[in-house]
Amino acid sequence: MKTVGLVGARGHTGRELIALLSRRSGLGLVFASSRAMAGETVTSLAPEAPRELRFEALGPQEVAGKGADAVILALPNGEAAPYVEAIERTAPQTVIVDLSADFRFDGTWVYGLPEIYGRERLAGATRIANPGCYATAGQLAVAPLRDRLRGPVHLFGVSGYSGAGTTPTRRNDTKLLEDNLMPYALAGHLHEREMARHLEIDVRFSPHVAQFFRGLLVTAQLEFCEALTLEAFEAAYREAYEGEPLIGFVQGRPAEIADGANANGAAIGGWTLSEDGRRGAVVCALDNLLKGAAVQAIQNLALALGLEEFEALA
Ligand SMILES: NC(=O)C1=CN([C@@H]2O[C@H](COP(=O)(O)OP(=O)(O)OC[C@H]3O[C@@H](n4cnc5c(N)ncnc54)[C@H](OP(=O)(O)O)[C@@H]3O)[C@@H](O)[C@H]2O)C=CC1
Ligand SMILES: CC(=O)N[C@@H](CCC(=O)OP(=O)(O)O)C(=O)O
Repeated sequence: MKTVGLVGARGHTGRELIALLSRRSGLGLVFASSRAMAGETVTSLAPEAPRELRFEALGPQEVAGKGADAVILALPNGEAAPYVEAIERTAPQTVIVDLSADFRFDGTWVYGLPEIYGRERLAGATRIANPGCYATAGQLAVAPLRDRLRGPVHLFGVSGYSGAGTTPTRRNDTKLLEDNLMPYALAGHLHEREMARHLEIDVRFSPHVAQFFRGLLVTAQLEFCEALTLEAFEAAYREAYEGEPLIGFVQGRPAEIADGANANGAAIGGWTLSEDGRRGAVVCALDNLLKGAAVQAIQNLALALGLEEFEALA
């Protein structure tokens, strides 16, 4: 049994991680940090949690001192560094999976999107940066054709408001979101930069948030160097993701929010071509809290620790 600590456990992704960890035979949650819920039983938030566990308000040094085999950081962006530094000092062999964006642009960390960037670098890794939710969907929607593209790819994204976390903002204000669709960060969104860096292509990303809680989709508009047939367009995805248990295909229509929400994997579909075959569109839907965050973190952790990647996921 490998021991796992969870920092930021009260959050939307933390809640999902507790449930996923409870279904893993080789991983045991041994501490869960939350300032707001310190002292309360973890089962009060997540019934699947180990019954004896209580939330603790743990600072960086206390987290490092716990000596867990792995620590998952599920903190807001900008908060991870003190925990990483404390672990580097006290227990550098600890596997860290960071769900925030803080280390996704740091080449000394492994960027964990196994279906695209492979599993070799994740085996035995101790520093893993977990991709963002839109970034996961957008990269899954583009990667199979990234060497056949002309010009920037245009990605339109819609996410449920759980994507904005539990800290109140306009983007998770259900009153403002009622009967509404909220565009935001329409140039230079962090995920735009993240996808451009890892796919090594030019990306234009337009995120929106809606009044449903979870799930997201990204519609990709692609221009090709050479015209494609519809068969070739679709075949590129089926070949790229052949044998991937968490990548499913929708036939006869574009993927929709309902195809991804609450699912562990991603759903891809809606391959559409312009008349001349020089432009195409495709949609990827997933759950921002699952394949967009917690499921992917568990995949990455399992690969780092040499455990079965898809136990209780596929
Ligand atoms: N939500 C999503 O769809 C996705 C989120 N992510 C990323 O994952 C991370 C977690 O996301 P999410 O669960 O939504 O975030 P939340 O805001 O829901 O949860 C983060 C938790 O961290 C704790 N926290 C906040 N600030 C601090 C701090 N300064 N020190 C210690 N603890 C703190 C809070 O709990 P308490 O106050 O009780 O300590 C809070 O509940 C973020 O970096 C996010 O960007 C990635 C992919 C998808
Ligand atoms: C609706 C909403 O606010 N969504 C978030 C997605 C956050 C996420 O995926 O996490 P990272 O910031 O760690 O990448 C956003 O667009 O910033």
